[in-house]
This record gives sequence, C-alpha cells and structure tokens, in this order.
Amino acid sequence: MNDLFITAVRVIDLRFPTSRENIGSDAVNKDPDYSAAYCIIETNSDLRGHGLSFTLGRGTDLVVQAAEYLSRYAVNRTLSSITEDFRAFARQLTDDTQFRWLGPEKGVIQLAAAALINAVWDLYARVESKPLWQLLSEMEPAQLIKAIDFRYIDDALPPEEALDILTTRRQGQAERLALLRKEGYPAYTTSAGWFGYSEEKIRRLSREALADGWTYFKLKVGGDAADDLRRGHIVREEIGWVNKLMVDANQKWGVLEAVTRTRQLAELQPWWMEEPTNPDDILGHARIRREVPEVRIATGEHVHNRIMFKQLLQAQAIDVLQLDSCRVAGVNENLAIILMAAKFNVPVCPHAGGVGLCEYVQHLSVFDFLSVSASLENRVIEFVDHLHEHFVDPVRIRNGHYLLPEQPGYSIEIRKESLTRFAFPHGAAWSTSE
Ligand SMILES: C[C@H](O)[C@@H](O)CC(=O)C(=O)O
Ligand SMILES: [Mg+2]
Repeated sequence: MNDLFITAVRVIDLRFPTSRENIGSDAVNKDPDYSAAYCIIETNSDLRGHGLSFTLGRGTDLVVQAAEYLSRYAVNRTLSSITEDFRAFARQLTDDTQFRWLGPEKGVIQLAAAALINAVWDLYARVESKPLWQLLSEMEPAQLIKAIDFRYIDDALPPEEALDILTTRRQGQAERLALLRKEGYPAYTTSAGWFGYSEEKIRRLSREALADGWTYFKLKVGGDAADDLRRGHIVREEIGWVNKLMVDANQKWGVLEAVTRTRQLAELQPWWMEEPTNPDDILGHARIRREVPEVRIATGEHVHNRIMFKQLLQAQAIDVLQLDSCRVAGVNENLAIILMAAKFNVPVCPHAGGVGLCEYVQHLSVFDFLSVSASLENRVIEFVDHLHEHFVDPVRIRNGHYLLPEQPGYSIEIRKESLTRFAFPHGAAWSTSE
C-alpha cells in the first residue's frame, strides 16, 4: 500500500457511568466512571487509527486537551515518517521542551502520549493488515529495538542485550503460536470482587465465574480488616483452595500497615498481593516483599514509566509486573518494560481493569509470549467483564482464556453509536436521565 498521510487527529471525551453500579470500585477509587481520552487519526485514505487512554471520569478533559496539543507531532506527516523512526516520534511526544515540565513522562501528558502513540500503532497494523501482536512478533528484532527509547534504562538493559533476547527467543515461536491458537492465553477475572459489591453479590458472581471456567479470581481489599477476610473467605468457599485468589488494595496503606495487612491476608493464601502501598514507593514495596515472603507482591497499574519499573526490578521489589498499556507512553514504552521484565525474570501480568485495557493488553501479552519471555509460567492476563459491547473487535474469552485477536489493528476501535452516546457532557447517556 502507498504511504498514508495523516490529515487530522480528533480527540473525544468519552465516559461510561459505571459508578452507578459500583463497577470498577476499589478501596481508593470508590466511584469510577470508566472513561477515555479517545483519539482518531484521520488519513488521506479510508483507514483510520484509533487509540485511547483510560481515565476514571473527572479529569478526562485534561487528557483530551493534552492529546490535542500533542497531535501536532502527528498531523501533516506520512505514516512511514513516524514508523521508520518510531523512537524519535515517541520522544517528540514525551519530551516537548516546554510541555515536558508537566511530567516528565508521567501523569496527564504521559496518558495523552499513550493514546496517540497507540493510535499510530493501530493504524500501522491496519495498513499491514495484521493484528498488532502479529505485526510486533513478525517485526525484525532490530526494527523493534529502533522503536524503544533506552534513555534512562540502558544501565539495566543495554540495547544489545534487548536485541539478543529478541533474537534468541525467535526459536520456538511457531510452536508457541500453535499453542495459543489452540488454547488461548490464560486469564483471570476481577469482575466478581469489586469493592462496592455486597457479600451476596461477590458470592453469586464467584460461583458464576467458576461455572464459566475461571480458575483465577481477584478480590478488592483495603477495607476494614475483618471485612476483607470475611469477603475473602466467601470467595474461597465458592472457588475452593486449588483455584487461585489474588487480592488488590489499590495503594490503600502505608508501608507498615501494608506489612501487617498482607500478613493477615496470608490466611487466604493469595496468589499475589497487589498495590499494597503507594506505587512511587519502590523501596517500600521491597520492604513489604522482604517482610512478608509468603505472599508475592504485584504492582504496575500506576507506574508511570520504564524508569520506575527499572527500579522496582533492580530493588527486587516485585514478583509480578503489571504493566498498563496506556499509563506508560504506549506500545513503544511497553516493549521496553516487557524486555526489562524478561531480563530480570519477573512475569508480566498486565493490568486491564478499565475500558479498553483488555482489548489492548491481549496483544502485548501474546507478543511477550511469542517473542520475549517464551513462557506462560505464572502469567495471566486480567479480564473485567464490562463495556466490551462498545468495541468493534472485542476480546473473546473461552474457558478462562483470551482467544487470539484476528482482525487487523490494536482492537481498540469503539463503535460510532457508542462514541456519540457516551461523549461527555453532551451524549445522550449524560444529557438525559436514561
Ligand atoms: C479503578 C479501577 O477499576 C481499578 O480498581 C482497577 C484495578 O485495580 C485492577 O484492575 O487491578
Ligand atoms: Mg489493581
């Protein structure tokens, strides 16, 4: 296909009123309206690129504004001028000499950069007529390396080592792909255990999820200690002790309280304890992990960039790395993080509790398995059973596994009617009391 020319970027403030049913609630984020700054890249052809960054409602307008500002680096360019030097494009977005003061590489501008960068990858994959995982896993290792910004991480992962991982892991790729085609990628469900759900609802949803074939379950904790344990035992009564249960505190505690509470929760035999404390507290995570060795420690959904992940790995602070497809600066930065995790031998289990995150991360995990880690051991992708009906190419789950996405792109395109109805504040979902 001839090179595409990017003519415009539209950014939409999209919000779903999930808080009305406590969907997505946790001990800290008690009333999330799953939302997104949603980017559409227009071109001189019928092809468009779609990308979003996940938000919780209020503040989405700030990410929209930031993405509108950053879109100047994509408009009036050919697609190939970006993809041939993808690292430079990502750097333009994350390193604008004035805008970067608002970060750098964190918060609103990082989310905005992610939405745009992911939209470019979506467009690129559509042009190549491949799902993103396939585009990535068929790219030459050297080409992938060219997309990664090694600044600030080459002390832990030099580009030559990353290249070596990608080159050696090509071996066996066909067999691994055959396995995924047959069985899918293992997953876990969070949808039974939201913080705002009653005990009856948690029991019923755990039972239903078990009947649907789920074997890994996650429960929100961080409330009253006795309540957390009681709710945990309800889930255990339903799923038994062979199936896996993870607990997620969403940053609720200081380090000392996290140590105490994680020890108490150990009686539930959690497969991991997630976000026990503030995500910026790398040494705090290391201490919790050291002082409660019987429980594995997971974090990542609020880790802003590859530099923080580098330190979590160097400090031996985590057992499970939960990258987020649009908290860091899109696919490019996630490639860096996946490669670092492989170097440190820490499994990646991506965060997907939000809108569009399941659609995104399935591609990253499949790529990880095919081209980087070459392992499924201790690896599961999160699944939440909400809002998939709004996607043109939604995730497909069978028996607790993600099936391989087949359509070209990054699976993130939202249906036109949904874009209209849930646009904030004038879409029908918000302007009328439906
Ligand atoms: C606010 C989100 O729903 C958050 O609770 C998701 C999360 O922590 C997870 O999926 O893990
Ligand atoms: Mg979480």
